Amino acid sequence: MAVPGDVRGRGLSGLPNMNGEEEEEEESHEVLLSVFAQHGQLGLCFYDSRDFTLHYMPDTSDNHELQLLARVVQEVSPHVIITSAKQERCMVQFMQGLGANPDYRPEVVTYPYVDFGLEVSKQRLLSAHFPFLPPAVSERERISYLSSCISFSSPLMLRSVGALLKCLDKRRVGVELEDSSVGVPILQFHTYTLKDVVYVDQDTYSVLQIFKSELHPSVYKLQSGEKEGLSLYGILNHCRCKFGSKLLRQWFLRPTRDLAVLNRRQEVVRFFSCPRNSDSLNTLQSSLRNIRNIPTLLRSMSLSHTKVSDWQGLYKTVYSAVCIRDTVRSLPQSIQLFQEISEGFSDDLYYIASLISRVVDFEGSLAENRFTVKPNVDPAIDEKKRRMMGLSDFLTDVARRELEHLDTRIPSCCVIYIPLIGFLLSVPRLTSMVEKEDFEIEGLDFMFLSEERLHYRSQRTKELDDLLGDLHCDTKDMETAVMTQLQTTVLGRSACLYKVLDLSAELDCLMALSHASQEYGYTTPTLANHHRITLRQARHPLLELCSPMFVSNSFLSSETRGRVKIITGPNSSGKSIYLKQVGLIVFMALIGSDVPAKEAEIGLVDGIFTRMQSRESVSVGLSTFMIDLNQMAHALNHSSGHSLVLIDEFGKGTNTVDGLSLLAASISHWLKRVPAEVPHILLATNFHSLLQLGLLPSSGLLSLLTLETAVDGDELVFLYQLKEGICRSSYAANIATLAGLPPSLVQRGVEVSELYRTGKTIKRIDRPSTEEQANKCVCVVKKFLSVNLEDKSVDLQRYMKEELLPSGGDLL
Ligand SMILES: Nc1ncnc2c1ncn2[C@@H]1O[C@H](COP(=O)(O)OP(=O)(O)OP(=O)(O)O)[C@@H](O)[C@H]1O
Repeated sequence: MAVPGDVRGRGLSGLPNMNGEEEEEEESHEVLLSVFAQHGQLGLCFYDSRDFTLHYMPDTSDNHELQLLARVVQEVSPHVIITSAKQERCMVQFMQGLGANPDYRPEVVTYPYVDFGLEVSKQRLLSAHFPFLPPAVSERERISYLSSCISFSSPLMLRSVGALLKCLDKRRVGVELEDSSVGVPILQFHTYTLKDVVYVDQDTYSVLQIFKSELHPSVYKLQSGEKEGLSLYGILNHCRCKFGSKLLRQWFLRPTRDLAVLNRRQEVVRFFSCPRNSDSLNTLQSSLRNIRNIPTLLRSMSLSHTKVSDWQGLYKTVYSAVCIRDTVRSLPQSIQLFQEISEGFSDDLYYIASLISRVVDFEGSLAENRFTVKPNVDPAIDEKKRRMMGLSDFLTDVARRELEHLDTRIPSCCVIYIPLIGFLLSVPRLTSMVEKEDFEIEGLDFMFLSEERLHYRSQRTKELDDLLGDLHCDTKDMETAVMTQLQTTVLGRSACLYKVLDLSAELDCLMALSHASQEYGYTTPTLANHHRITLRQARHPLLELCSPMFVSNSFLSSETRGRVKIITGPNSSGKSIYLKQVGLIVFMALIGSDVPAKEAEIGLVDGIFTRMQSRESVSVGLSTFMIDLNQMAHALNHSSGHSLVLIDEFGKGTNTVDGLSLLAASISHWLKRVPAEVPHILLATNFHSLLQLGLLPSSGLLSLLTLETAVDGDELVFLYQLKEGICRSSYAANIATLAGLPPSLVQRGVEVSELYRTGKTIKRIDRPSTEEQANKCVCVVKKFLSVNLEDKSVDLQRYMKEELLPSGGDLL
């Protein structure tokens, strides 16, 4: 087995460096990045030979320019980038763009698509060289172990891992001089998040209902698939244009702890949430509606596929962008985004708008379903069009003169123009003209018969062809040339259009957040880089919309107010809702949104870890409890003093004692850390013995909370009010009655529970007690002994059947 120390000692350069050992080590390490993009999603991982670590990023969405990937490449600076030979256009362009940079040229390796296959990749991962695993472990144990190290629910990332492992094996990275039986070691796995991006995994998105997709109920929309159900994204997304919604989704997928970014967003949200600015908000929102998908428009232009509707779309877009700029210029320029729009929406937009309105004849274009040019753009086109317009009078005149030379039996004729064929003389078919030979007329060349009219070319029509040429086609060609020129001009100024796209998407998102803030009565949180979270009168953003009376609660987490909160309370008392509301509020603050609370001060967190929902996993075949453990392991291993950890009912998936012990051990593990390293932890549990048996170490960081309830007669009333303390009873019987269980059943449950608690024997009620059975036996024996067997009149058969046996009941 390769010992990491051995491998590390062998540098690639071989010769000692003047700057010492460390420099040489620094130089010799390699970072290999593998990336796979599909349908707007990106999966990637990289291997760092310096510490033999495989870093992976769970699948996440990226835009058409792969900006996220660009940031990863910038941060990681890989020496090698591995991609699939079959890949999307955006990736090809991205790789070409990398080649154009003279300062950074990584080696790009392409592998066949099959090397990125999901099953192939899983197999490669399972058979990779993990020195920390004993060689004898079974495949099943390997799967269980690896599933706690790397997320099996990110298929694109797993596919990229497959290709990365192939590359590592082929190049024998770090083990070049080892025996060929020694595999490239992987010593640890790390989740990779971009600097300042807050870690939030799929389970958290799902349990907090940040996104919730549902199949569209309408049969007509089955094709288009899903719609957003009741979710945080759903209630905050008041965007007016599609790319605004898209950007908002990206913000949701990449919550940030970059204060500069958050402050920039907050100042715009604060401005538009103010009722006195609602006029500007409405004006801007109606202009935003007209902004079209600029990349698609520009793509059609670059391929010269521009349709009339594209020109209309572009004109509306540019015109609306100019309106947005004018409105924004009247707003305070101290707000960074406003200033950027005022400057970034340059005069190029005005130029493009006026050029389109001067050149494109929208009415004519729609009528002819092609690009037509307005008058006074090109004198040559105007001249040709004039001649086309006067053509009909002129042709009538020619036809009259042609008729004078024709057979007198022909009553009428006309001269017509057919594009590409030219001018033709058209005469009605006479009854005498039956066979093809009958169509011949002296001095005319017969061309064709159509709709009972015969068409000929005459000397005169030939002269017309020479004189007027192919007027129609010429005009069309000239107009197409004008369109090409216009396209080139627009494409030459496309930089300002991309700016419009980016800045108006941001404006759209922020106005959507302001709209939500006003509508739902949110507050702007104070954000800072400290370790405290203070929420006063906080609400759950989704439940408060569905519940007629929502009870707000506060959350104070700091070294002095306790960072580990243990919440006990009867079922349905509101524990999970409280946990989720804290998670959601912190999340909302990290995307720049206002939050549902009276007052909020939030120290930026680096990750939100949850162990709340037991998801089934078919992809790796792990048990539900194993998945719960993985989630807990992830929180324990990766949370820092800046993280938020939400745990609900951990340990209930196994035997009570074992579950309770695991829970107590996990909390103790956290509490053993130095205070600054203890995350903000909120833990809800129904294991009251956790506190009653004193299983936790005493710590100033621990605070015990419960949710208030009141008993009114037999009825349990939930007050949903948080208070300090421990819940003494689960009130399970009251809740069971509330839930509609039969009273006799509940009564029996209470009895058994009481006997168990007081250590008394629990008597069965489904069969008679031993005492009753003994009495019955005595009774049978007595009855039997009382029979006089000598007495001939006794019918023994009848006596046994009718008296003795029934008295024994089910005993005999
Ligand atoms: N603050 C609140 N204000 C109003 N209603 C609330 C509040 N909190 C919870 N509820 C109501 O109580 C219901 C149950 O809450 P929740 O699921 O949080 O209970 P729980 O204590 O976690 O229960 P269990 O232990 O069984 O999981 C919610 O669906 C909601 O309707």
